[in-house]
Amino acid sequence: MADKQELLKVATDMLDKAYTPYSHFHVGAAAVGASGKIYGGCNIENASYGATNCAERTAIFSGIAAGEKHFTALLVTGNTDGPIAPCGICRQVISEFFDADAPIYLTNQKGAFTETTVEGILPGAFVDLN
Ligand SMILES: O=c1ccn([C@H]2C[C@H](O)[C@@H](CO)O2)c(=O)[nH]1
Ligand SMILES: [Zn+2]
Repeated sequence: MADKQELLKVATDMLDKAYTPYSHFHVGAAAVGASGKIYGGCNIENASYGATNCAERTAIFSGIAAGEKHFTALLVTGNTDGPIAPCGICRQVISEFFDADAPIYLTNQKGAFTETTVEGILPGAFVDLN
């Protein structure tokens, strides 16, 4: 299992890669695949704002594209006052690929470091019934 400080470093390094000409708000994420590999992600904005991809989804989708089917931990960071709060779309995507009790670390660049779970960030998440 990847060490939390290593996840924070991967996510923090992603802050420089964020493409944010509209919000200028950089976000970084690190997702640990079932293989143990760590996937970094940054937010990628678009002139059509709704097409923006958040850092969390970039990390998760990079892992899926690399062959992961599942993830065991996620860390998110940004230049927020308190721990960063993932958006609703990301909470739903996270619930698709992590177990309900998987650790989700919400951090910032000033030392805030909170640990929650998928169930904590999206209680009663919708799951496909098929
Ligand atoms: O947890 C979050 C919150 C926001 N953003 C991005 C989306 C957009 O690019 C910018 C402002 O919302 O921050 C993320 O990537 N992750
Ligand atoms: Zn999001």
